[in-house]
Amino acid sequence: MNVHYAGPLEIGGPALLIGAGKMGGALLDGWLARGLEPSRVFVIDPALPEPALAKLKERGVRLAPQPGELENPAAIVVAVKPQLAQAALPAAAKFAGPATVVVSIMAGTTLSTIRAGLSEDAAIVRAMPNTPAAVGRGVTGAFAGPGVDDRRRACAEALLKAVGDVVWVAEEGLIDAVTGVSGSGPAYVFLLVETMARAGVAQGLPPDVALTLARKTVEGAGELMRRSSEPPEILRKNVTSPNGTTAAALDVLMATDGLDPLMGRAIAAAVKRAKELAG
Ligand SMILES: NC(=O)C1=CN([C@@H]2O[C@H](COP(=O)(O)OP(=O)(O)OC[C@H]3O[C@@H](n4cnc5c(N)ncnc54)[C@H](OP(=O)(O)O)[C@@H]3O)[C@@H](O)[C@H]2O)C=CC1
Ligand SMILES: O=C(O)[C@@H]1CCC=N1
Repeated sequence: MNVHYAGPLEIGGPALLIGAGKMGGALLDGWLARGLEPSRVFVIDPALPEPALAKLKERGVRLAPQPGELENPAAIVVAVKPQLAQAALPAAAKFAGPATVVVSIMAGTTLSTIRAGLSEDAAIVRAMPNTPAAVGRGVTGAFAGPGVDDRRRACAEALLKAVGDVVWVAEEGLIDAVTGVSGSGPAYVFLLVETMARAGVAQGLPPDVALTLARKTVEGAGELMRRSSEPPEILRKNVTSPNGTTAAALDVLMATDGLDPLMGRAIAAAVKRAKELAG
């Protein structure tokens, strides 16, 4: 799946971002990079540090809108921590209009919680992006709640596609599984690099050499997978000579107590935590 753009990003009305931290900021960067008109982008984030505020002003983004200044936005993206949803949703409620789609990227926070903070008939998309969005290479899983018509869905999708691919899921509960696999997933990959580097040091490599080898291996394998039409299983088999070194390592990783059950437990823990965050 590749992202194609025929022209500048246009969503048919202004956009309001509530929370311009790591993920909200990455989304905002993607929108501006894709040509969304900065004067039609509003940001609410009360405690942004001065350099970040200055950068937003310099780019022409509008901060802390007052009622009257922003009416019936096409989209409101809520990107605060789940624990701060109750503090942030009143701002979304204040600005949402009849044409608005509210896109929440808050892990765990359910449609029913968001609706309670907005209105019962609010059109809400729950979305779960990931941090490679910062380089336009994210993947987002999204679920469209009741009242999200084709126009609103297209608007949400356009904003999310500005930072990578979008996959829609058919049930709200699956967003927790998306969170466990791809929302949190980049951290597992970075940990893999750290772990490989530590194992390399244990085998006698200097730490900087081990880290370079581990990091470049994951970067290169990711790029190979991206460019190849082969599934990961074939790419793995391409590395594995019969009775060779890779086979010896995979015997450990693919043992009954190897990576499968470990990753299964890790992702199940992430999904469980997402459900706990729902309250
Ligand atoms: N990081 C990730 O990999 C991913 C995160 N998410 C979700 O994205 C959301 C944000 O996460 P992340 O970007 O990491 O967090 P950050 O803390 O980096 O960003 C949240 C931002 O919202 C600001 N904020 C706090 N309260 C309010 C408020 N009432 N109104 C407006 N802005 C407010 C915060 O300010 P301050 O720092 O001053 O509190 C901060 O700048 C979370 O719900 C998370 O579940 C989803 C996918 C991936
Ligand atoms: O760790 C978290 O809760 C968030 C959601 C997915 C990635 N970061």
